[in-house]
Amino acid sequence: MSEIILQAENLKKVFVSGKKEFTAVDDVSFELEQGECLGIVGESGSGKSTIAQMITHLEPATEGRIFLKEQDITHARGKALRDIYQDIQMVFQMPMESFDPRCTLGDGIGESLRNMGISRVETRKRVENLLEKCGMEKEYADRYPHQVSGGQCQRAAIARALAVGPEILICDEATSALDVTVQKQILELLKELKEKEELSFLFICHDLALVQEFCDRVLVLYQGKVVECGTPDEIINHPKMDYTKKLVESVL
Ligand SMILES: Nc1ncnc2c1ncn2[C@@H]1O[C@H](COP(=O)(O)OP(=O)(O)OP(=O)(O)O)[C@@H](O)[C@H]1O
Repeated sequence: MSEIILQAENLKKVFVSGKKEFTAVDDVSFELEQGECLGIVGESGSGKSTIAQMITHLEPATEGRIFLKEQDITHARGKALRDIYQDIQMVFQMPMESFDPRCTLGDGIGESLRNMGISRVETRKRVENLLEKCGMEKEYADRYPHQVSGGQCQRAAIARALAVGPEILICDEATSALDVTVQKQILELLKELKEKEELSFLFICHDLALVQEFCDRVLVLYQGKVVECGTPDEIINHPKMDYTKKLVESVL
């Protein structure tokens, strides 16, 4: 068995607004093995993005613990948190929105490298390599986000995520805003990176066909809880729970 790279233990998220409380994630536990791709599926509002946000500390967990390579990172701050971002990076649904429209893609991709004190010349070299790794010509470094297609912008967003050499990529509906052909191309790129860069993935996606193609295991969420976990074949072709059956019927 491979090493466990990421572990969530009894994660819970309660959002409080005034006197109202809403439990978005309830007692969610999972393990991600090195080199594995774990899919997270469930209807809209089931808590998928909130899990990703807790893992990446964009939202604090109300309860539970998160371990990165056996280290408890649940309450990491400051330098410890910056170190986590060397290991875990995210790719979001709307690539255009995640780049500053006033900066070139090259500036965006190289930002974290510059922040690490890497020289302008070396950063440029690495940015060009990253773009090429993600299937784009190096000249795209000088383009602005509005000067590229959605698919190219998502490739640039993946290049930016890879800049710090992460071990885990969390893709939150990373292909959902793209048309079907481009979705396939991005999925091919992610597959290639999984092999070549030995990346592990949390793959949040409502498209079960893509999940089936890319993931090794799948968690099914319903109202913040894990209702089923198995291989894509088990989940899609032999679902045990009624909710999973309905989910599969509704999207396939
Ligand atoms: N900051 C917040 N404050 C209050 N409620 C929130 C907040 N963020 C998310 N929620 C609620 O938590 C629930 C889970 O949201 P989440 O975005 O995790 O779902 P999801 O499964 O990713 O949905 P989708 O597929 O539509 O993106 C939703 O009911 C949402 O309205």
